[in-house]
Amino acid sequence: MAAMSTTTTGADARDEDPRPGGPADSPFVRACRRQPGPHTPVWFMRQAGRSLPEYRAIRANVGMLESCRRPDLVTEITLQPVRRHAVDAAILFSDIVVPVAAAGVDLDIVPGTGPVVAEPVRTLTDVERIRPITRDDVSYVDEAVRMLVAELGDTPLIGFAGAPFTLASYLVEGGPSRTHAKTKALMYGQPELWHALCGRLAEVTLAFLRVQVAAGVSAVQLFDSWAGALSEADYRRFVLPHSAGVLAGLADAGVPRIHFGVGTGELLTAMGEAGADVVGVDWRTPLDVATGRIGPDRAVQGNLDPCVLFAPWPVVEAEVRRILEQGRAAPGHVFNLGHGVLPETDPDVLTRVVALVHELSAQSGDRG
Ligand SMILES: Cc1c2[nH]c(c1CCC(=O)O)Cc1[nH]c(c(CCC(=O)O)c1C)Cc1[nH]c(c(CCC(=O)O)c1C)Cc1[nH]c(c(C)c1CCC(=O)O)C2
Repeated sequence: MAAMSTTTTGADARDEDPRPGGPADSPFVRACRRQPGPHTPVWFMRQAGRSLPEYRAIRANVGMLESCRRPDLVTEITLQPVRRHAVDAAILFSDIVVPVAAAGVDLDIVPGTGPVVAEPVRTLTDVERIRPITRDDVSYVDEAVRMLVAELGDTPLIGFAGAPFTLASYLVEGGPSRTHAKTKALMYGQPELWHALCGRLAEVTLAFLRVQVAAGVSAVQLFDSWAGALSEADYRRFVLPHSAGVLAGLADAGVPRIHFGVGTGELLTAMGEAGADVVGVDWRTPLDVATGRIGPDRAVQGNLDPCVLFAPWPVVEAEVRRILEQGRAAPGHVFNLGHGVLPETDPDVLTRVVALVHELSAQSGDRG
């Protein structure tokens, strides 16, 4: 089962000859590659986390960053939603700030708040203090991925990282921000410093993703969660080149690349151009409209509003049907939420959604 776990198979081997039924031939990877499959695959952003009582139990006395650095905990937490919901993919339990901390930035993840940075980035000296990382700086992630690939068998594991803009926002603001005002002030006022910062973050992100690919992940997702705060022109000028650099650096990795942000309806064309195989879409843009903007050569992922999971089941069911129907306009569709699972979500509803997506998409036969 763990045949691929320790290999660093090149692009050609993975592209041309996936083991039949193995993770590279799974419904999830096939949909990412715009190939037909037995059903529409489904997983949920933030599926590993606070909506699960078994997660809360394991995290009771362990800090967030510490839990991300313990391969045994990472493995267990990553597997919990796979066991419970029978999703088509696992996503590595980690956080977007893990590689930044490994690069020497003093930060913590504060419960209920998110990442908090001790000394926000203001100068070129601050940027230069963000060290390039190697496998040894994140050996716990390498180990966790290898353990997970062995445990998961035919279920693909998604690796991930934060994109330069979203990481830069935490580093410049010092924590979560609604307006990204300090970030934008630096971007507009000191464009050279901005590009130096994003260039360094792109390097760290690419190195981090390459460690995950070498350890055996079947796909990667680049989260640019807060890119939707930008106009398309500013996105193209200040952000796209850096994200495109990360995605291009993975072109020979042989695994599909997913690129996701929130509130990115106006950016979908540009985000597609950044070079991903799959573009994540939030709930604001119907998938057929999104496909019109992204074009026929990329798959889409999404896009159930996470708040719909609090509605009565018939409403959930109607929304799942609508999204599957609109997803048929795309050359490949991975069912997901439009953003992460909210902590108050009833996990049983997630399990029912997985079963419904599988049942409806297998019946319609359009993917198989
Ligand atoms: C912006 C961002 C972050 N982290 C992440 C993003 C991009 C995705 C998104 O847009 O949601 C990515 C992330 N963070 C986490 C995962 C795990 C894998 C998964 O299940 O998707 C992933 C993919 C664990 C986590 N990351 C965090 C938690 C909660 C910490 C805890 O359990 O105490 C988890 C499970 C903390 C975190 N980390 C971050 C925030 C804003 C927060 C606070 C959120 C909260 O407290 O509800 C930064």
